[in-house]
Amino acid sequence: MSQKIPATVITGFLGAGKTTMIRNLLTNAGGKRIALIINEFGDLGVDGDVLKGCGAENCSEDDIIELTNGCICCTVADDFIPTMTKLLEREQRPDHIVIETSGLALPQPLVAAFNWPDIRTQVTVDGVITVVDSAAVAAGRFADDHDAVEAARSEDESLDHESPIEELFEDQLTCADLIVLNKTDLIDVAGLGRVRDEVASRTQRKPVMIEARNGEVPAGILLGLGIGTENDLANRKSHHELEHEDGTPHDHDEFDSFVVELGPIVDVASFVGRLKTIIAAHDVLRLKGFVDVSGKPMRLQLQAVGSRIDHYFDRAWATGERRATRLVVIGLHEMDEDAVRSAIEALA
Ligand SMILES: Nc1nc2c(ncn2[C@@H]2O[C@H](COP(=O)(O)OP(=O)(O)OP(=O)(O)O)[C@@H](O)[C@H]2O)c(=O)[nH]1
Repeated sequence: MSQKIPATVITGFLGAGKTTMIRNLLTNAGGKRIALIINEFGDLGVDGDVLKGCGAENCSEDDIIELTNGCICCTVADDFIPTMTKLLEREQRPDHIVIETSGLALPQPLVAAFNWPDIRTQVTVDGVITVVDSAAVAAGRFADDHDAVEAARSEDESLDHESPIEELFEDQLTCADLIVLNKTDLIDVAGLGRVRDEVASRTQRKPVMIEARNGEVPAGILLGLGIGTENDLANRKSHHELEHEDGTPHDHDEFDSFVVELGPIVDVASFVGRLKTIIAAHDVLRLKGFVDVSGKPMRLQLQAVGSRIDHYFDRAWATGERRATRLVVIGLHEMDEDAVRSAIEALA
């Protein structure tokens, strides 16, 4: 058997900049032939669309595989393993495999899948890279609901959880071989120092931390870590694994997502402004998708992380393509879906 193919797992909370970093990686990976497995929370396939659109020669559309049946950590046996097996049966095998997890995925069960007999002999985890939204950390987004959690706990003593966001953030850090503190353009040097300290305090392990803006990290740093992470899972247990040593499966019941479809938008600035208000009023964690702007031949891509919204025309609507405004909304389970849906629908 030839050498094992290295696989890099890229994880990080919703909107941290995983897709942006991978897009950048594909354009500077030299001659390496990369296969990409991407998984996102929500039914719109935005990440796949963005990455397929980047036209990198070393990663054709065929090399980009989307896993859409839920978070990759929950569908390992039914989805991930068969996908890997098929990929490894290809005549032209990739030099490197990159896996983007959904922003809500636990990396641990995914890494454990690399110990499955059929996979273990052929692939090894080169490293787990966790992307962090430094601005979100600085704003306290991973630590801000202590009071609410304590209140819930005092009402129900059986609650053994920290806030689900905080717990997931820590699980993703604890599994990391390399942490990328991204979005450094949005905070100052002192703020970045505090973010480093906060991130370091969230894991017992001491992974290397580097800084980045727009996910711009040389491929030589991201690929070739050579860790073999699947052999070191005992040191990276998630909160769930520590609390349920009996193997009770985890779930993502704390989070919900839905797609809203609406008609064409006439005034983008006003649309974005009102969307910001809705996001803030309902604590929407992530919103992304495409907008049909009246009279424009181009499609508008819209990306909201908390109430920060980026938007730009990414490509022309194709001939025969149905023009529509479609947005995926992700929030905590208690988010009022009907209220958010009708508020957004009223914007068209
Ligand atoms: N200002 C700033 N924005 C960034 C940076 N990196 C990414 N973004 C923006 O953040 C938004 C989310 O980036 P993505 O790359 O889609 O994040 P993601 O982690 O793939 O998101 P999910 O797959 O939904 O979890 C986009 O609007 C990006 O343009 C950065 O370094 N600085």
